[in-house]
Amino acid sequence: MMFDPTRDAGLARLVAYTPKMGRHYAGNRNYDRPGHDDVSRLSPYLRHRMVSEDEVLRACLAAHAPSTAEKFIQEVYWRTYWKGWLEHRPSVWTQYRTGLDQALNDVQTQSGLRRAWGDACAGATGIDCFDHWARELVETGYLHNHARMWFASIWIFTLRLPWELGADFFLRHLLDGDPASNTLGWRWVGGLQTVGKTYLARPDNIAKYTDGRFRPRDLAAFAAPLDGYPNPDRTALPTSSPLPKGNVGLLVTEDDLTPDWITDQISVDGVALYDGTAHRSPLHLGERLTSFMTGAFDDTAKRLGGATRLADVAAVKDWAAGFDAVVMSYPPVGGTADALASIETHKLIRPYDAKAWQYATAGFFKFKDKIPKLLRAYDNQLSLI
Ligand SMILES: Cc1cc2nc3c(=O)[nH]c(=O)nc-3n(C[C@H](O)[C@H](O)[C@H](O)COP(=O)(O)OP(=O)(O)OC[C@H]3O[C@@H](n4cnc5c(N)ncnc54)[C@H](O)[C@@H]3O)c2cc1C
Repeated sequence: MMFDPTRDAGLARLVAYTPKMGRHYAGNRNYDRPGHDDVSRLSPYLRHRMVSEDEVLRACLAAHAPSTAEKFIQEVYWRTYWKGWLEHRPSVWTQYRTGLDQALNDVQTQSGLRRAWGDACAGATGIDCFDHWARELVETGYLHNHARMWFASIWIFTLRLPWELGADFFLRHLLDGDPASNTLGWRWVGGLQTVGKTYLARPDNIAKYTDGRFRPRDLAAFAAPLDGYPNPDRTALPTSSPLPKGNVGLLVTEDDLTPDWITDQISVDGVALYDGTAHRSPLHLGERLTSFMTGAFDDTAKRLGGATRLADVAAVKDWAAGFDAVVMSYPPVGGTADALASIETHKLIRPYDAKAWQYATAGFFKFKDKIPKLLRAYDNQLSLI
């Protein structure tokens, strides 16, 4: 299974999958089947906004009634919800990174942990489904949602490895590796996100949804919630900066590789690309991921008609100094936002995010009630960007 790192490839996948967004998705989305044709596999494109949620929702609603495509639409909004939830509580990302540093220190000093972690990442645990998914992740940069849930559950409750090491393994290899969906997905499995509620991988569930390819034995039979910090109080959401004046540079990062919605509002005097993917992990990233991102940035440069490539944060600072102001798409909570924190920029939030994030205050079910209201913007196919 290959992911061509271009916007055109993402749009082609969107066109090809649109007929399946209704009943087909609802009936088949939980099956982890070779090739993964039953799900959209749009996430690497959505994660980097090579294709936007807005484009996906418009295509979906042009082909299906909202009621028929309800499940698919809800899944698209899960990404939005997780991002909004983390924007309300950015310290959860910082806690994850602190916990990861601690776990990586423990790996250095505890040889048993180091061996178990190495075996899990190499797909050498002896649990056939888990080993299959570990290798699939490294080889393709993708895992089905159900496989991510089973994998995280086995990692935490059967192998009893620190969850932060598993989340980091995902972020080093997933082409869609996302600070919000990943951190909060792992926390959800471990019982930290929805307090007291864990996800237990069950052999009969794995057998059913892998069409009998796997029926693991000796998985943990109980999943006691992990100890952790309580969810922090909400902080204020970020707001969009005003449009800058004067000589303006546009900075593009991997968080938004289609910045046309910014250049539609303001003319810029220079464009630069900064690939902050390496900030996803303190360790080296997998080859599939780095080559996908190199291709995605090449494609972006081509689409923008050329751009300066900036190798590191110092280069971003030097480049920014040549303008009166720098404008960029708001970088959501995560490694790139952390890395660029000391550089003054005008950060514009996509209207799609601004409209939805305000509702990501508590659980998804409360957020879900707002989806019909958010979808009303599409009644006359108005773009939210
Ligand atoms: C432990 C764990 C870690 C995860 N880590 C990531 C991650 O790093 N990056 C990431 O993008 N997703 C992550 N997910 C969510 C989900 O697994 C993927 O978004 C989905 O599998 C992508 O495949 P798809 O595009 O074929 O999805 P489809 O089923 O076709 O869904 C369509 C779109 O809806 C969104 N979506 C679907 N399910 C979810 C979900 N559960 N949470 C958030 N958005 C969803 C995605 O944008 C996806 O492209 C994680 C889930 C778990 C349980």
